[in-house]
Amino acid sequence: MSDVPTLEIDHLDKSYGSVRALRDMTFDVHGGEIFGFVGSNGAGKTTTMRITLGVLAADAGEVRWDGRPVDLDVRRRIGYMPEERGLYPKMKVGEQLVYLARLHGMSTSEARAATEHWTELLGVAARRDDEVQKLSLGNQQRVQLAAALVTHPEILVLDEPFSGLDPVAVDVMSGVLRERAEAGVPVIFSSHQLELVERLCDRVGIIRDGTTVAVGTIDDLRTTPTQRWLVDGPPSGGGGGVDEGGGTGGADGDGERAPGWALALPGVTVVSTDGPRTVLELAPDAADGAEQAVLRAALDAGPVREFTRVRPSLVDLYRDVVAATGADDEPGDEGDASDHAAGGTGAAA
Ligand SMILES: Nc1ncnc2c1ncn2[C@@H]1O[C@H](COP(=O)(O)OP(=O)(O)OP(=O)(O)O)[C@@H](O)[C@H]1O
Repeated sequence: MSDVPTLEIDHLDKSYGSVRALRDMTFDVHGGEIFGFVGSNGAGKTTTMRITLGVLAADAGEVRWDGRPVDLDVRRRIGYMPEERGLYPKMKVGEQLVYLARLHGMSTSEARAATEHWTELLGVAARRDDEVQKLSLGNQQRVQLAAALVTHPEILVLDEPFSGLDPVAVDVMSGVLRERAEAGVPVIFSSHQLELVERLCDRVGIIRDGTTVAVGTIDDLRTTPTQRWLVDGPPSGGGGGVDEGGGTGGADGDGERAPGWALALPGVTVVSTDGPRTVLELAPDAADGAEQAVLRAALDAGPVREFTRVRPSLVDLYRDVVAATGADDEPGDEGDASDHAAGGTGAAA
């Protein structure tokens, strides 16, 4: 990636009075990739983005684009969607976008063409003559994204662009971000919608207490010495169930009985049991093919409908990373984190 222009966030520190908002915040985003920035409320996402934009100064550290410190000229080439939004409510959508583009030095005809292009792509062309305040919040957000794009930015920095959007708007916005990334633009956005981040992003940065605690592709972050397997097969009744705590492998916290066929397997731990669905973890030093013994044991006890490697979702990874570092809260809007709560088993790949 060395020949690809890169936005480097390099060892940023920032305090607001006695509040240490950023400490050694470091990561980079390459041209052409979508980078998801996730972390608890107050973790420092907005502060990092504001410093990148130059609307806030860091106490220490530097932001570079293509190897050089970000100066006013580069900042003008960043498309920014601030968390607090920032459109003029009484101004008409089209006039506002043309005005913003003109402020960036575009000619009137260029500004109009860009306004038409982005309002059409974002599905708000029919609202160009309406005041911003008359639009629904989701449509205002589409206009806000159009405002970030109308100047043909080389870098996109978007603070929670998806919050509050309906699924169709999420798809529209995702498509636009993907298209911009494919055109070579680095796209960085913050979100608490972890499923969306997992689906859309090439790489993810998980931050906590003002610092990055994990950065990489979802697959990089999934690197773990243990393997988990889901068996949809004989339940506890079918294979001689054992009460929680009564066998070698344990069971989930709901007190469901783990199937006996699983508990009898050496080097295998029962992670969770949900009726006929059992998730097992192989010991880190399990031999190649150890999962075949699991499958055989299950088949000996009864029919198996599904046998799948379980790969942790971003929600699971987030929980592991943030819990391991002792966070006391986690992203909570849209109910996405709780969707995965059962057993902490993650999504089957
Ligand atoms: N203007 C400010 N004055 C004082 N403290 C601030 C200010 N802005 C942010 N902070 C504090 O800095 C820390 C980081 O806040 P920041 O807004 O960057 O977090 P965030 O990750 O964007 O959070 P959220 O997900 O809730 O938007 C928090 O402790 C916050 O209370």
